[in-house]
Amino acid sequence: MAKKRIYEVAKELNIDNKTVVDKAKELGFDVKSHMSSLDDNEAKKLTEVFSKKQTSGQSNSSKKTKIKISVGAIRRPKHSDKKKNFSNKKNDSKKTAGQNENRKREKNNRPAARDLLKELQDKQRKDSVELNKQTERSRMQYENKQNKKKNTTREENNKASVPVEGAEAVKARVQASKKVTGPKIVKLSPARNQQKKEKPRVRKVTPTIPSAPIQEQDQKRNNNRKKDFGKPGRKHHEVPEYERERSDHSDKARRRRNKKNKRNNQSQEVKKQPTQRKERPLPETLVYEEGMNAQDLGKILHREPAEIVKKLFMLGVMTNQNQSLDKDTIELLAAEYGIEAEEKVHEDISDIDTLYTKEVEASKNSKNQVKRPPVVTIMGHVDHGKTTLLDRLRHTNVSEHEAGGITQSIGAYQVKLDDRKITFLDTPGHAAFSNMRARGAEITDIVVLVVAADDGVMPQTIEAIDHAKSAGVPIIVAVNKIDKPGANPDHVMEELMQHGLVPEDWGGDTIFVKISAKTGENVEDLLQMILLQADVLELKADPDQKAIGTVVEARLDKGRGPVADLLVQQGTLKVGDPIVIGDTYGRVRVMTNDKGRRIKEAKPSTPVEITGLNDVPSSADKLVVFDDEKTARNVGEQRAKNALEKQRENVQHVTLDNLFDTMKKENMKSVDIVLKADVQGSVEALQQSLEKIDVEGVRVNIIHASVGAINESDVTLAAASNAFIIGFNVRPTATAKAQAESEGVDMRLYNIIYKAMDDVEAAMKGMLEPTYEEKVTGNLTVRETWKVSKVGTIAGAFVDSGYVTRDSGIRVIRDGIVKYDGKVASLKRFKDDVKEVKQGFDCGLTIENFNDIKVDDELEAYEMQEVKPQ
Ligand SMILES: Nc1nc2c(ncn2[C@@H]2O[C@H](COP(=O)(O)OP(=O)(O)OP(=O)(O)O)[C@@H](O)[C@H]2O)c(=O)[nH]1
Repeated sequence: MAKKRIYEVAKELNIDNKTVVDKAKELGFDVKSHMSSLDDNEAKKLTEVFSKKQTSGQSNSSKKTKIKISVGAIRRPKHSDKKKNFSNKKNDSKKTAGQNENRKREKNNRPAARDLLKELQDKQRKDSVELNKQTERSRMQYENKQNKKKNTTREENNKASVPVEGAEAVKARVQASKKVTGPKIVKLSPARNQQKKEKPRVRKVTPTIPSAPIQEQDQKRNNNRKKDFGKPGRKHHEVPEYERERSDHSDKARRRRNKKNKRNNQSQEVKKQPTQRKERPLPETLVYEEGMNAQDLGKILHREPAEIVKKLFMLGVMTNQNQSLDKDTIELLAAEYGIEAEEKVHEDISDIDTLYTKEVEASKNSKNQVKRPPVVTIMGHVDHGKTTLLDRLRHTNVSEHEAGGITQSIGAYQVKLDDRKITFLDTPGHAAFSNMRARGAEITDIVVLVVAADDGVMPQTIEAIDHAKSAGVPIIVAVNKIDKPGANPDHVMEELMQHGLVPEDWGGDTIFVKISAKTGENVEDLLQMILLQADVLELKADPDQKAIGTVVEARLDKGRGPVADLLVQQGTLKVGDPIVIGDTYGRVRVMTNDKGRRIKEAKPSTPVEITGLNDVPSSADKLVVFDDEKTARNVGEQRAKNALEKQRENVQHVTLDNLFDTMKKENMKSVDIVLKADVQGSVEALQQSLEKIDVEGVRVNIIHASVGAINESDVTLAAASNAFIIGFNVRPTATAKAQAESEGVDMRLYNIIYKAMDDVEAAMKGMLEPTYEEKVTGNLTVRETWKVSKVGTIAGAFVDSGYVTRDSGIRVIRDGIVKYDGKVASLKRFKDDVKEVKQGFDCGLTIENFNDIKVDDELEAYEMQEVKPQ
């Protein structure tokens, strides 16, 4: 059966393709476009329909043609031109004589054309509405897919997109990108759109990922399309299906939406954040430091600094965000917000005493407390048997129980009785006990007072009682030497009663044990009594907390360096712990117990010997463990520095004023002087003159003499040698001056040799009575000089510090050497004579009888002030 294409039928009937296609569809034929084929019957039927219409004078097709013409005829802005072009283009190839005739007819029949135009417009509007609905549906569908895909990684998308698009698509895009140089926006007219719809594009899906569901592939494709849409080099066929169905204006709307969506996606993260800052609640207490500004306070209060500034403004405090605020203002602000204010207390980590106390307090409140061995000190009068008792305990009880253990002399040791330990401090006597106490080390829990039964209570026995009592440490009396024939323990007990130590047997609360340190009789009873007393005292410690301890003894060992004997008091000290002891620091390198055995950790009340410190600590120094070595080092160094400063403060250096007294007090054989002068000649002359001075056998000893300004090394030398400095026609450098002041080194400056000699001699004789003292009032720098005849050289100088007056003495210093010492002749500001010029101002001055002033010379203004003799 012969088949005809629709466009052939349309050509035969001289009607446009669309009209024929529409009619064919109307008649129920299975057609899609002008290329669709019709069988004979269908073609015949279609021809008949149009023939009928044509014969009746007014065919639909001609109507349509007329409409098209009429669109061009009715000149409407914008659309009219497009439509005209569109119609012209469309009909260019089909212009026939018949059409021209129709056009002429149309001209004569305008009202009918207008009606048809209206009809067409209505239809188009309907189409457009329908199209918009369709577009919206597609968009929704697309966006849903997009949302689902959001979680898949870009990498996956890229991977997926390559096989889906296939090599052909990529190639096409590359070619297109070569052709198109700028962004190409594809506009589809409804008619062309329709055509596209009729001819669905066949896309090859590369079967490389058969496992991927078609839907998923589509979605990935869409993702990539959306990304690339509108970019240069994209071809029309890459436009997604739903987008191709859009009309002109919906296309524009879509682009706008796309653009907006893109923007939205980009700023999604930002937009998710609330645009309005949520006001966080105020803290309960404003913990502040003096000198904080509005910005600092804003951070603490969770408020904008501007708000703080505003609040302060309302309170009458004019400030900006960076201005430091005082304590009162900050507290006022806190009150305004209705919260408490609390000044932050700076914790000085170098204050290890506080850290130590903190740990002691922590252990008291700890739930992990366990029983700890008591720490015992043995006291008593000379020769009453303290050492003998300590030896007896150490050797009898220790070496017997600890087989092979050689008891070390580490300042303390432990003895065991019934599996319980007792720690004995190895330094007997109340002097050591009180010395430790005086330094804040209260490590003794129980005092054993040894009283010889054959000697009774002696002065040091009483002293020991007083020391123990003032420390609040319980006393156990060991009445010793009971083995001796003349021993009378009861007499001792009677005597002790007079000092408040009443035996339990006699109704008191003091434990008395009659022993013989020499024979060892009842020594075990003494130990049992100590343990009993310890139970009464409920001695406990927390082995889990940071270790603290106290140095019992310390020394420098040739091979091992600084060695410290410690008593661990709380916590557990471990090998490797970063520690600070007194002003020293380090890490526990080797830890040895009282038996000389290396141990890895030491529990409370354990005496140990440690190495690993940077210096030798002192006895009674406290041990604190830090978290890291760096902090321990910082703390240790800071403490050593502080200690040195303190030591310097306490050192009374020799000065001319105290020379006589010091000589007498310290029985000095020579007076040490550091000598500095302007030239070698002066140095030698002064040195010889000073060394000739001899006051009652005490001579001057010049420990250092040289040319030049007095520098820091001169001051250091003088400080270390307890000497004072004499400067002749020289000045100290600024740092040397500051150092001398801080270290208390006396520095005397002269410009006459005899004056220097007189002063030193008078000081040595104790006759130095300074009546005047020079006081430097200001320092100036010469910036310019002018030579004026009759006046001389005028110095244009700037007052760097202090002030200069018309009556000041003035010294010209060049390269640290005094060039001239005289008086100010005239002092001016601009052209006016002035009495005084202060720091920060320029002045013009002349010096009496001195004209050799040069630029960069330093001028020292001074006054002579009377000093009352002390
Ligand atoms: N018979 C006897 N003699 C003892 C006893 N205890 C100590 N002695 C002797 O007393 C003397 C002095 O003993 P030390 O232990 O040195 O006395 P101390 O209290 O340590 O003396 P200082 O170290 O000087 O304070 C020594 O000769 C001992 O042998 C004892 O229980 N019985």
